Amino acid sequence: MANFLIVEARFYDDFNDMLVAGARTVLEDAGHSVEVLTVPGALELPGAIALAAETGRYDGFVAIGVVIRGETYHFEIVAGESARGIMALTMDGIAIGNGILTTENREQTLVRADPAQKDKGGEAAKAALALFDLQQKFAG
Ligand SMILES: Nc1c(NC[C@H](O)[C@H](O)[C@H](O)CO)[nH]c(=O)[nH]c1=O
Ligand SMILES: CC(=O)[C@@H](O)COP(=O)(O)O
Repeated sequence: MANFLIVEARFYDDFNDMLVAGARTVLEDAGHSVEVLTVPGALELPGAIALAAETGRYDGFVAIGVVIRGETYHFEIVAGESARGIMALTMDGIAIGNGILTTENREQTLVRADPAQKDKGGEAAKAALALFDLQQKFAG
């Protein structure tokens, strides 16, 4: 059994509940333990994951968040920089699945957050498991 940490940017409670549930189901069905850590927004996700990874307590991570376009350029910053930060950590060998939705509106978000529909939280957990499995394969 491995230890996974779901790090969620809790900007939209309703969508986060669905995304976290989808990710948790995948990880627990695979026989792993799951903890959840909450940060304010997606821009805090890479830093929080980096801090948690330094503890050595976790074998993999799932980043969960929802970024919905508003009126300003801030959408591009939040969406792009959170993804860039997570990609940088992944390139450092940390097993992270990216479950940050970047959408135009609530309707698009719901379809992707709902485990009974596109289940992007579960998909992100599957990606984290895939990277974890690669780590095991290459370490052995
Ligand atoms: N607009 C959204 C944000 N914005 C907040 C930032 O992520 C960050 O917390 C703030 O700039 C302080 O550093 N975050 C989301 O997760 N989703 C959004 O739609
Ligand atoms: C993704 C965002 O930053 C967005 O929610 C902020 O909205 P706005 O650009 O209207 O300030």
